[in-house]
Amino acid sequence: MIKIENVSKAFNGEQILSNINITYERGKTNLIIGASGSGKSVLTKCTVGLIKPDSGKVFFDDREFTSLNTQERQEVRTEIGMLFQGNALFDSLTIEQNVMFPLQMHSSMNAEEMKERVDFCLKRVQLEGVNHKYPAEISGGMQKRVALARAIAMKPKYLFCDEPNSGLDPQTSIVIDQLISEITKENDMTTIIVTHDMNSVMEIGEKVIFIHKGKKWWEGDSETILTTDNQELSDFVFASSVMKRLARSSK
Ligand SMILES: Nc1ncnc2c1ncn2[C@@H]1O[C@H](COP(=O)(O)OP(=O)(O)OP(=O)(O)O)[C@@H](O)[C@H]1O
Repeated sequence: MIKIENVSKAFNGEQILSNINITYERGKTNLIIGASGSGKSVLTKCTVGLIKPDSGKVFFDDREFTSLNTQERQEVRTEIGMLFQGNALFDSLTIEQNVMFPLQMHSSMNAEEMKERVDFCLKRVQLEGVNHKYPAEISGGMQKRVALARAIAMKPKYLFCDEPNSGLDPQTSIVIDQLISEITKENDMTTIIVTHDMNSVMEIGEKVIFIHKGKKWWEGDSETILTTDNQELSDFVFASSVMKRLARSSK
């Protein structure tokens, strides 16, 4: 569980986040949605400690991040897996070396244990036989799966995913969403996904947080979002005609 309590942040006198309170639940896919510039990235960076909020607290289970010493913070960081929007794979390393990278940096595993963990993670994301290829030699969807395998290599308690479906076709997006959702449940992780993808909201939106003008504007799930009477959320969600039709059929 990650709890955000009264977090606020301003840049150059402009209020970007105002008094945000959110509980991201363990074993669930928690989705953050909102228009461009609404403050989703700043909120995520405040959560993982990349930006210091002006006020408020962030708890990783019972640990309040800002009250921890350097070593304790480092420990929390090793419990966080990150899936970046552009995958952030190292082009000059093979798939196997990419997934092994966090283990080499942060674990005390020996070579054999690392190899075993890498093979397990690649198998879990349904990628086998690509260990010795380079990122440029596999498709975008496969690269995303490699990035997911790397994100879970250290058995994180918390998984942050930034736009996991950007640049992927709808079918591949569903595969990625389902993998993230299954892995979240299997490992009882607290997973946070920043997304613009309404398909993801409908597929895996167990908890959905709508950020608008730097505030938590609405909270619910994929069911309640379709019948919302919140005007701003409605304008955001039903900007696409497919979503409008889906809403009409669910009323
Ligand atoms: N380091 C910074 N210094 C000054 N302003 C910033 C900084 N980081 C973000 N902002 C501003 O904060 C606001 C919210 O930005 P943020 O990146 O959180 O939006 P977002 O909801 O993630 O948008 P997108 O969906 O396009 O990624 C924007 O107006 C942005 O210019």
